[in-house]
Amino acid sequence: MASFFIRRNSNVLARALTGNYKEPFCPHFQFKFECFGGALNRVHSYSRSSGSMRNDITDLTCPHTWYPQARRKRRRVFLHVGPTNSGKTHQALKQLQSSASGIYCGPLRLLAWEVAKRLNKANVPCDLITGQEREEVEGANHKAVTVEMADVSADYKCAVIDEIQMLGCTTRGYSFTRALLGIAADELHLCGDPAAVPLIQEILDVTGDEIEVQYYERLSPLVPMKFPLRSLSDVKNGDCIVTFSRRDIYKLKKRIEREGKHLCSVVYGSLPPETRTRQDCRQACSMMQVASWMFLWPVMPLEWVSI
Ligand SMILES: Nc1ncnc2c1ncn2[C@@H]1O[C@H](COP(=O)(O)OP(=O)(O)OP(=O)(O)O)[C@@H](O)[C@H]1O
Repeated sequence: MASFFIRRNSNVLARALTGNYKEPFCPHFQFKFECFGGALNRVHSYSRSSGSMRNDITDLTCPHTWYPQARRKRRRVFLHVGPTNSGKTHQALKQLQSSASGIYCGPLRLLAWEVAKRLNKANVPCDLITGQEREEVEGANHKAVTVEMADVSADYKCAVIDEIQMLGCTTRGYSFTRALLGIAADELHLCGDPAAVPLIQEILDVTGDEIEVQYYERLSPLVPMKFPLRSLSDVKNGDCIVTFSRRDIYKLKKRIEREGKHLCSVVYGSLPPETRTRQDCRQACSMMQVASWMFLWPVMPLEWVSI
């Protein structure tokens, strides 16, 4: 957007920057430029004005210094890495559960919802905070949140950031970086893909936190079938079928149920968490969109089926 604006107005901008912007000049642009210039001046003078203000807030090169509360701690960071379904999050959640206070940050509402449910069930009162809902539990010192909702002004004994490799995500990576740099916790558990280790180590070199990497192995094998499934009548109890669209999910469900041997559960991205967990996963067969297949292993230990 900014580059488009600058490209479209480069001549005008050049004149404006050299102070020669009085004549043929679009009033709309002039107004914007003056506002922008005014704002910059205000920010700059603000950043230079106060003796107590140590950071220049126009300097974006040292984001770790934006979180003094986290920097005052020497955090113990545990990096749990391994393939999916290897128990990384399970291990981190055990630490969270046994801590006096804590926060779980995940990329999805369903994950936050599952963690809140797990902690509350274990008599550890836990709030659920996502972009859509805020469920506060009396006496809670724990929070399960979607990563954008992480509170970096509070102090925690333990924090978990799940799917930390999403630091590299072009649209949501900033929230993971903010949580990684900003959460003020004595113990910080990061769960994710081993590919993220070098980047995280580099970031944490700057913050001066203590880091320990723990590698995990897959708990149950993921084995593709040697032969394609020839007919839907060969679908067995406990199988899971992954499709590419919601329409296909319902089409296949209908076809399988028409055979009369099985009932199907249905899971896909936009189903609310409550509805997803209400789906009876012990039924013959479950289906979900590829976009949501990451939920396959945590919730359903099913045999893999390819068509
Ligand atoms: N030691 C364990 N005892 C009992 N259940 C476990 C144990 N470790 C993992 N599980 C269960 O196995 C499932 C997968 O574990 P978990 O979610 O921790 O894996 P993960 O490696 O974090 O996977 P992902 O990368 O997909 O998030 C969960 O249902 C979890 O409760």
